[in-house]
Amino acid sequence: MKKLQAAVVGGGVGGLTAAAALLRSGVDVTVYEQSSGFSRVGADVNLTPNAVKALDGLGGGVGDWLRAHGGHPQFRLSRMWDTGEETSRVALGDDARERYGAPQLTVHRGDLMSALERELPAGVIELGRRLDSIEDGAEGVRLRFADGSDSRADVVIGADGIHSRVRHALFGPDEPEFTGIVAFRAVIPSDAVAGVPNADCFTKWWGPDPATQIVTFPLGLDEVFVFATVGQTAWTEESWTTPGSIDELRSLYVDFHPEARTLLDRCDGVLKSALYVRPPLPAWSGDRAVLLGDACHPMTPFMAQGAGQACEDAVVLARCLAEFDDPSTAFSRYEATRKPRASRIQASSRDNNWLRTAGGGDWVYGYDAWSTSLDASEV
Ligand SMILES: Cc1cc2nc3c(=O)[nH]c(=O)nc-3n(C[C@H](O)[C@H](O)[C@H](O)COP(=O)(O)OP(=O)(O)OC[C@H]3O[C@@H](n4cnc5c(N)ncnc54)[C@H](O)[C@@H]3O)c2cc1C
Repeated sequence: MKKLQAAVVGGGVGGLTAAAALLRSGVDVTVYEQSSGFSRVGADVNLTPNAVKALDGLGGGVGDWLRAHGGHPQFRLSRMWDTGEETSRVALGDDARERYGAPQLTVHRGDLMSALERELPAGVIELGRRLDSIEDGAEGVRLRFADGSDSRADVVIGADGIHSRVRHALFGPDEPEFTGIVAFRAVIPSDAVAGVPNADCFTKWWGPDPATQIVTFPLGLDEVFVFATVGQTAWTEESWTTPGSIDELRSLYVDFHPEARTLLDRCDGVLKSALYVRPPLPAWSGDRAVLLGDACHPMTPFMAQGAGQACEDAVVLARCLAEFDDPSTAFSRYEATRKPRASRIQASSRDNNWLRTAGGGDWVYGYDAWSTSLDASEV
């Protein structure tokens, strides 16, 4: 039987995971990525056990690589911004491994991308291919690119992020909404934080209002990641690479507990980006095209689950395409499997901080829901 030919649009975490999973399922894959190359931009990925299990499901070397090179935070701490009071402490490390069947790991996004790229044979990723539109025809789907070129596939997988062209083709134009919140991101060499209390933990400092918080955790083996958010409507630029001001970062959190400020003091550079979201989509697919990751459920970083959800989507979608000959049946099964969980986490990423400061308690859905396992029976 002729192999199914899938075009994956977008070579981010979700697209590369999908490509690796589809190849294992016997699908022919080409990834079309708009950038001309991958670079190690200053950003984190926190992989909760469910995401680690999804990546283990690729069966290649990614799981082993993650365990050897990822950061292993020992505890997840919630602390109050002013008093420093610890409002919760959850053991990660061996406890998470025993409880959920996989550890929680933290890696630099660029390093995870490189590990995923190593899973793919040469030629699978085509760089510099920016999708413009897709058209359904008798011979499958025709993909048209911004440079005037085109190609064909049996199915199109839109892993092209929050500004997805595939989503646009399926459901018409709509624009992401600015949350009114900006995020600062900094990566500090571990040597520079030697002796700082809890630098080896995943620590969330709840701020005085829903938008304001600081999160810190070890990133891989040699770095510590600092992620700080604040309400700010004047800055609307969305970027992984635009520098922010270190003085602004320090001044915004000047009233935070000294232990939180210590890490800010050790940063010598910072990136700044506005955070955008979209409301939930009622459907994620058409007859021959389907969405995954941020293309269908972009979320705020407050649950640290966006990349993890993209990995889960990718693995489940590949299993469904392997199981059902008819792509639209596979897409329906994929949606039925993934939508309840991804939608709940998307909603939670929006509400979590708001409910916390409105007196809703610590972490609205708690760690169990945060780390629900990716069960094979879900497919
Ligand atoms: C500040 C911040 C911190 C975060 N921290 C975490 C975290 O700790 N843990 C976590 O799980 N998630 C986190 N997230 C969320 C996470 O980054 C996203 O959910 C995740 O990147 C989504 O992956 P994706 O593959 O769906 O999309 P993306 O990573 O956005 O990848 C989309 C890809 O598609 C390409 N593309 C776009 N348009 C086209 C086109 N027309 N043609 C071809 N290619 C195209 C892009 O160049 C890109 O490579 C964070 C997000 C932010 C903003």
